[in-house]
Amino acid sequence: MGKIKKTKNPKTAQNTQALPFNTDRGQHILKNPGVVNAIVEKSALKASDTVFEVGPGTGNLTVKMLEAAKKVVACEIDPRMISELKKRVLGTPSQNKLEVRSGDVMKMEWPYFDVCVANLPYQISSPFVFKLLLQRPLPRYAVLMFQKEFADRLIAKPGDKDYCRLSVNVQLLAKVDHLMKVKRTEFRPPPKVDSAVVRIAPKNPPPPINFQEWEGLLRLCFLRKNKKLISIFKQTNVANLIEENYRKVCSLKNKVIFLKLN
Ligand SMILES: C[S@@+](CC[C@H](N)C(=O)[O-])C[C@H]1O[C@@H](n2cnc3c(N)ncnc32)[C@H](O)[C@@H]1O
Repeated sequence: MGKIKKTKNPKTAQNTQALPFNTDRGQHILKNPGVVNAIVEKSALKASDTVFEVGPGTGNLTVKMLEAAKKVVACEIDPRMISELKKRVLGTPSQNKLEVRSGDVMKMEWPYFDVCVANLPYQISSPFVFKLLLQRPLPRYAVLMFQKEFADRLIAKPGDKDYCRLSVNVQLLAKVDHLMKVKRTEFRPPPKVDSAVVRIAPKNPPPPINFQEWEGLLRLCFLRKNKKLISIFKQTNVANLIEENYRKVCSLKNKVIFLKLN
């Protein structure tokens, strides 16, 4: 884990003073420029990259990414934040590299992008990750800040206490790596929990499965804890479905047969 530098003169925190934040919209703004810099550094952006940022807020991450990338498309739900962000880049060399989209990221059509970087509003974490992984064309990767507990579930391995359907599904479609922890005190206002930054790199090409069918099978598998797959299938009444799904499991045996159900 990289060490986060603390700065006495938190320039990127300036814009966090003025606005009353709406925590129902997950408005917890990063106030430590050391954390902002570490996230941008770990995003390893190329000068040719188009970055999709969700929830730029007052633009703490945005202005740094604009220095590193070809373009940032920033999607923000709160018009007050959009106006702060626009003010912040107005007249700077980055102004023409920023495109702002106003609205709910879960309801809009996404732009083309190479990399997604976001300090996400935590309430959309799970649907956002699946929308990202089912997006075409696939991005190279995403660097995302989540509530720490959610990040723990994303990276959990079989046998870990946090291993769950989310871990299996996301790791089926992507390689997931933990990048850094971020304490709640690094935000204004501080959330109730700590956070973690995770890198999600979609497998490209994606595994050749129908994701909805797969998800149905997985629900079945996680119905009963600490049971072997075969005993779960035997105990279930939908024999035909199970037989069919069991064949699918066998065909994906390296991915699923060693699942520890917990
Ligand atoms: C955790 S703050 C991150 C702010 C800034 N990027 C930072 O790191 O300091 C989340 C931001 O997402 C915005 N937001 C919340 N829900 C959203 C949604 N559904 N679509 C787009 N933006 C959203 C909030 O208004 C807020 O600006």
